[in-house]
Order: sequence, then structure tokens, then C-alpha cells
Amino acid sequence: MVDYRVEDQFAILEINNPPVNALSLHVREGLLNGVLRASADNNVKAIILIGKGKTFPSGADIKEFSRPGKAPWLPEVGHTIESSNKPVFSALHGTALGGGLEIALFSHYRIAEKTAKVGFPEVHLGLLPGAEGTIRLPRLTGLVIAMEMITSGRQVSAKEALKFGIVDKVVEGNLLKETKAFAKSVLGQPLEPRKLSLCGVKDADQVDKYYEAALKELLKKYRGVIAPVSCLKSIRGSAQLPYKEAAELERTLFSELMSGAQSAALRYSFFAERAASRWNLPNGASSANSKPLTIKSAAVIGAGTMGSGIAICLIRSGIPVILVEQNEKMLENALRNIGYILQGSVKLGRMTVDQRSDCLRILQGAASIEKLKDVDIVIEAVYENLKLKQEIFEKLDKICKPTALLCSNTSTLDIDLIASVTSKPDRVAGTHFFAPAYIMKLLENIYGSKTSPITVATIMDLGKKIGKISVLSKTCDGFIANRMNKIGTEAAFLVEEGALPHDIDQVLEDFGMPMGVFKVSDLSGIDIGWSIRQEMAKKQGITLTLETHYVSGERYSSLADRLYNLGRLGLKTGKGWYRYNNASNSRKPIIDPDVTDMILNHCEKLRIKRRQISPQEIIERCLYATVNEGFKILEEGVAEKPEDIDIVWQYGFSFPRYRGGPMFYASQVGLKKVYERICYYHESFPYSKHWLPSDLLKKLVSHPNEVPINLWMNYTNSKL
Ligand SMILES: CCCCCCC[C@H](O)CC(=O)SCCNC(=O)CCNC(=O)[C@H](O)C(C)(C)COP(=O)([O-])OP(=O)([O-])OC[C@H]1O[C@@H](n2cnc3c(N)ncnc32)[C@H](O)[C@@H]1OP(=O)([O-])[O-]
Ligand SMILES: NC(=O)c1ccc[n+]([C@@H]2O[C@H](COP(=O)([O-])OP(=O)(O)OC[C@H]3O[C@@H](n4cnc5c(N)ncnc54)[C@H](O)[C@@H]3O)[C@@H](O)[C@H]2O)c1
Repeated sequence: MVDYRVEDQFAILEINNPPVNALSLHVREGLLNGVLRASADNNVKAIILIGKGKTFPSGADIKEFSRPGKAPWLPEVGHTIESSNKPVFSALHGTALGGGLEIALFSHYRIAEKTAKVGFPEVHLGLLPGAEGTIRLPRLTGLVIAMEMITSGRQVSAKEALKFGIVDKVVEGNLLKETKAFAKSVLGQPLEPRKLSLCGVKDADQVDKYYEAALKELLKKYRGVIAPVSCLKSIRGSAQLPYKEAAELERTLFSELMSGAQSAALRYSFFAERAASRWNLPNGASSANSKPLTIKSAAVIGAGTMGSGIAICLIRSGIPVILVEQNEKMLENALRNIGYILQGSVKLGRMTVDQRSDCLRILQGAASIEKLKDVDIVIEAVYENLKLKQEIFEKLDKICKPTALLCSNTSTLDIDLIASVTSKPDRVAGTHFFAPAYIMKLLENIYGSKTSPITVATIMDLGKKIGKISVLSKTCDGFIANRMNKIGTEAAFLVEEGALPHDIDQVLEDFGMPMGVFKVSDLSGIDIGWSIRQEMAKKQGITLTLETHYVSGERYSSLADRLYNLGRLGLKTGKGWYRYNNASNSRKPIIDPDVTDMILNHCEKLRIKRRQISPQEIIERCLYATVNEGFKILEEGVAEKPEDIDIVWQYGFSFPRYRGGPMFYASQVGLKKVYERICYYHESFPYSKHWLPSDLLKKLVSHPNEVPINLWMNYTNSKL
């Protein structure tokens, strides 16, 4: 794992632990033994640490964190490096991150290849750089840069690292050769000034001021997240305490974080995200044995909210797009709107003026689908109407080349029904983007019963290419995301039973959701949900009234319909579940006593006896109903694994990453407890079928050994 050789009186310790040279036990042992061996060898003048393959170590081995670790620990390896009697040079390329950068900071000199990046991403795993990174970085960069880098986890370029004093030289060409050349130029110079444990923090006298300012920012930016604050405390220690005591404080804070629930969830999320990109179909095809097609051109049909956003995602990634609308006027409006959105990105510094022009150059409009005969993929995003979508797919089937993929952005409709009107159902799939499509990271890809592995591989790959996190779902009503989301439904029932919208929003926000469910509803528009409910009623041949309390034997809340009838359509009309001060263009929700009156009247009319509702009940009702549906989704094979579901929630609904996702959260609460509460709510609310307990969950609780291992995460038992 660490290859040792001596060349030109340099001991070269080449770290060889693909894919990212993580500092697992054998690497730590190899480094420790290699440095001791080189230090004792009179033929060796200097030691060079370098990574084999694509990178210098990108950190400690995160997989080791979930089992009892073994010495030598990283700080011990680090101190052996620093106290060597020979100068140690770290030659950095790729991504020198976390423990990798810490090893480099124990070295006496650091040389970086021009494209290298360095950083401390531990905060994203709910940790801090625990091998004295928080003590050593401020000694090189000063407090402000160290605070910013460590609490944000940001990777900095070699050029910036040079400016900050993190590296001593940036080189081009052969890194080892250049490192040797640099080493020769400094050989013989005293090592003591190069040992960071002997240096002070130069702006230590300013620490309280910097700490307070940074803390204020962090509390605003990372509500409820604990690791950034621990990072900050440790950096403060680096300035206030003698080196050894600061290192002890760092170790204590690191251990606290490591044993906490947030880091467990964040480490799980790291692996879940990577697991979600791997997929298996029931027919044996998988990401490992299916090759994607290359997408060189695309078309998007329907340039409304979603279609315009999807087109932006594609052109931003350099894929030329033909955007189709019903007529020239609508097309013109849509193209203008896309221009404005990209202008906004330029203003926010997310793209340059030239990049905007490049995007617009590869976007062309069309008022008919006849022009789509040569594109590699079509993504349809017209109204959510099966008949309309089928008409379009029937035409596309005739117009497009036989190899083209035909995809729909439908949020709910069965992909098999859409594919059934084409002669090539193997080429049909769902590509479900989330609004606003040019911002939200999730792409929920859907396969039907005839979708081919090549089609699946291509849409999963396309997601990656356009910067999305792709998750695969089998077709069903609502797929993973919309089918599982029971928060809105339960929240409305809770309001009928005694809570008020702002109570529920507060509890959900305290839980970590960026915005409560009623605020979200105001933002997207009360009319959206109203149309969906009317459409559903039409399908079932029923009429909804303001007194409707049951639909087909299922409990129904007409509270939102009352808002609609009052013209309270949300933010756009200045009133919805909340009131808004439209005169000052404010988006800040204000609690409205009229809404409370409306709710109380509604309950009186329907003779619903209101009661006190606890925050605990709000969380359980909103989340456990959702989790129960998640287990049904697994049971039916709609999602292949719980990690897929959790990633959908993190990236589609901004579920707090530090809670892992609803499925991981349930495992942390304890599946038995969750199951018992679901059974309790099922008894209490027999007219909501989402409380009917999932068989899979029941089995997991009563006969865990009978559940196929791939249906449940590896992390459940170990709790990370
Ligand atoms: C006594 C006290 C001791 C305290 C010691 C503390 C030390 C320290 O402060 C803590 C750390 O370093 S914490 C660590 C701080 N460092 C970080 O947080 C860096 C985390 N890593 C990254 O950010 C990205 O992987 C890179 C940017 C490195 C590469 O990106 P890319 O090129 O797109 O590649 P990719 O697809 O992302 O990964 C490829 C494969 O490698 C896998 N893998 C990756 N890193 C791993 C690791 N550290 N480990 C294990 N595995 C790791 C990854 O799972 C995947 O395998 P899979 O089988 O497909 O799942
Ligand atoms: N809005 C969301 O939040 C959201 C999120 C995910 C998925 N979706 C799904 O995306 C699809 C589009 O939703 P939207 O919100 O963008 O709707 P929208 O009403 O904003 O846009 C639909 C567009 O399709 C155009 N159109 C209709 N028929 C057409 C035709 N024959 N040829 C060309 N263009 C045609 C319309 O003119 C309109 O501009 C729906 O299937 C919806 O369920 C919506």
C-alpha cells in the first residue's frame, strides 16, 4: 500500500491505495514504517511522499469509521513525519483532502502540481479535521482563511493554496522530478522553522473577534448543523492554547462528532449518493454491465416552467437543444425567458457573459415537432395529460430516428401507458426533473416494463453529465418522490384536528426542513394542488365540495379548497396559508388570523373536535406516514434500495442531509418503534390507507433474517 524505493538519495514513499489513496490502516503503517526506515538510512538525504494514480490521499478511509479502528493513528504518523531528521516533502496532485492534507501539513515542505486541489471536506461528513488540521492550518494561513476553509469544506486550487501559504511551490510537468529539484534547492536548511508544531498562530491576538464574526455567520447559514461550530471552536483553541492542549481539545471535539447522530447520517449520505448511481434491473441488467449511448443533441417539447428549465440544464452542459412550443409567440416568450434566467446566473457569478452566449448559441426554437428527426433524445414536458402526451409520443415515434430515446418529464403518469403508443417502447423512459429544473439537483429516472438497459444507462449517465444526482425508479403512480410524500396530506389533517399551519411549519423547520409545508404550498401556488385534486375527482367521477370529508372511503381535507375559493392562491396573490406584504414585495410569511378563523369555521361545520397537538405527534404523523410508504415502495421494487429513497428526499425535497433521509432517520429512531407508532396511527385513522403498515417493515421488525439483505441498508445494524 506504500511502495518504498530510494532514488538519487531520495526515499520515495508512493502511496498506492486506489481509487483515492485513502489513509487506511495499511497505508498509515506503510507511511510510518517508511519514514522510520528512511530516517535511519544514511544514504537517504530527504523523503518524498507522493500518491500513485490519480491523487495524493483524499482523506482518511471513511469506511473504517464505522468499525473499531487500529493504531497507528494519523496524528502518530504525522508526528513521526514532522520529527524525522530528514526533510519530508509532500508532492500533491489530484485532490489532497482531509487526512491527506493533514499528512502534507506534517511534512516540512509541500509542492503542488498545477491542477491539484487541497481542502478539508470533513465538515461535510459531520466531522472536523481530526489529525491536527485545525491546529496546523491556522499556523500557515492565519485564522480567517483557516476558519473559512475548514468550516466550508471548500477545495482550493494549487494557485490559491500558494497564495494562502499552504504550499511552497506550484509546478508543472513531472511532479516527482520537480519535487526533487525543489528539494535540492532547500536541502541543508534548518528543519525547525518548518515544523508547524513549533510555530505560533500569527494573528492569535484577534481570535475572539474572528471567532464571534464567523460564529454569527455559521449559525445563520447552517441552522441545526453542529460540525461547523465544533470546527470553529477547535480553531479558536489553536490560537488560545499551547499546541499540545489545542490538539487534545481537537481530539475531544472530533470524538464527540464522530459518535454523534449527525456524522453517522452524513457519512451514510456520502455512500448513499454513490450507491444511488449504481442500479440493477429485475432482468439482471445493471450499471455494471450496461453501456450508455452518447447524447450529442436533444429536443425538449413544451417550454413552460419545466421544459425551459430542462433546456437550460442541457445547453449549460454543451448539449444543443431544439425547444418546441405550440406556436411562435409562446416560443418567443420562452426563449426570452431563458435568456433572462441565464442573465440572472451571470449576475450571480454562476456563469460568464461568454458562457451565456455559448448556451444561447446552441439553443434553437421550433413551433412544430417535425424538426426533431435527427436528435438523440427528446424530453417531453407538456401539460400533465395522458392523452396529450400519448399523441405527442405517437408522432415522435414516426418522426425521430429509430435510435432516439423518447422521454417524458411526467410527475405521475405511467411510463408504460406512454410507451404503449410507440413501436419502440424499449426506448421510452421517464426523466423527472424537479422545479426549478436548472437549480434542483435531483433527476428521478423512471423505467417501464419494456425500457431497455441501454436506455436506462443513457438517462442515468445523462443526469451525471448535466450535473444532476440521478436515481432510478420503476414506473408507478407518483414514482418514488411524489408517491411517498405524505407530509402535505398529514399536515392538513393535523390542522383539522387542532394544530395551526405555522405550528406545523415551525416543527418541520426545527427538524431541519428548509421551509415548512404550508410555506412551500404558498410559494408554489394553492391552485396547483387544487387542479390536481379536481383532475383526480374528474377521473373518479365525483364532485368535490367544501364539506367533502371522504373520497372513495379515504379521508380528505378540503381546507386548501377553501383557500382556493377565497382566491388565496399563495404568494402570487399576497394571501394563502399566510399573508404577504406585496406592497413591499416581501416574501416573508405573516401569520393571518383570517386563516385561523377559516380553519375554526371549517372544523365547526364538519363537527371536528379540536385538541392540543404536540410537536412529537406532528413529526411522527408527517414522517412516519412517509416512511411507511417508503417501505411499500421497496417492497414493490419501485426503489431498489433505501439509499435511493433517501437521496431522492435530500435532493428533491431538501430533507436535511444531517438526518440522512427518511429511511435512515427511521433506522436511527428504531424500526420497531416506528412500526409500533404506524400501527397505532393505523388504528386511530383507519380511513387513511397510507397508515396501513407495510409488510416489509413488519417483517423487518419481526423476522429481520427473512428480508433479502439488498433491501435494507448495511448501515442499519452498525448505526455507523
Ligand atoms: C485519533 C483521531 C484520528 C482522526 C483522524 C481524522 C483524519 C481526517 O481529518 C478525517 C478525514 O480525512 S475524513 C475524509 C475526508 N475526505 C473526504 O471527505 C473526501 C471524500 N471523497 C471525495 O470527496 C471524492 O471521492 C473525491 C473528490 C476524492 C474523488 O471524487 P470522484 O473522483 O468523483 O470519485 P468518487 O466516486 O467520489 O469516489 C470513488 C470511490 O472512492 C470512494 N471514496 C472516496 N473517498 C473515500 C474515502 N475518504 N474513504 C473511503 N472511500 C472513499 C468512494 O466511496 C467511491 O467508491 P464507491 O465504491 O463507488 O462508493
Ligand atoms: N411544475 C412542476 O413543479 C413540475 C415538476 C416536475 C414535473 N412536472 C411535469 O412537467 C410537465 C410540464 O409541467 P410544467 O409545470 O412545465 O407545465 P407548464 O404549463 O408550465 O408548461 C407546459 C408547456 O407545454 C406547452 N405545450 C402544451 N402542449 C404542447 C404541444 N402539443 N407542443 C408543444 N408544447 C406544448 C404549453 O404551451 C406550456 O408552455 C408536466 O408533465 C408536469 O407534471 C412539473
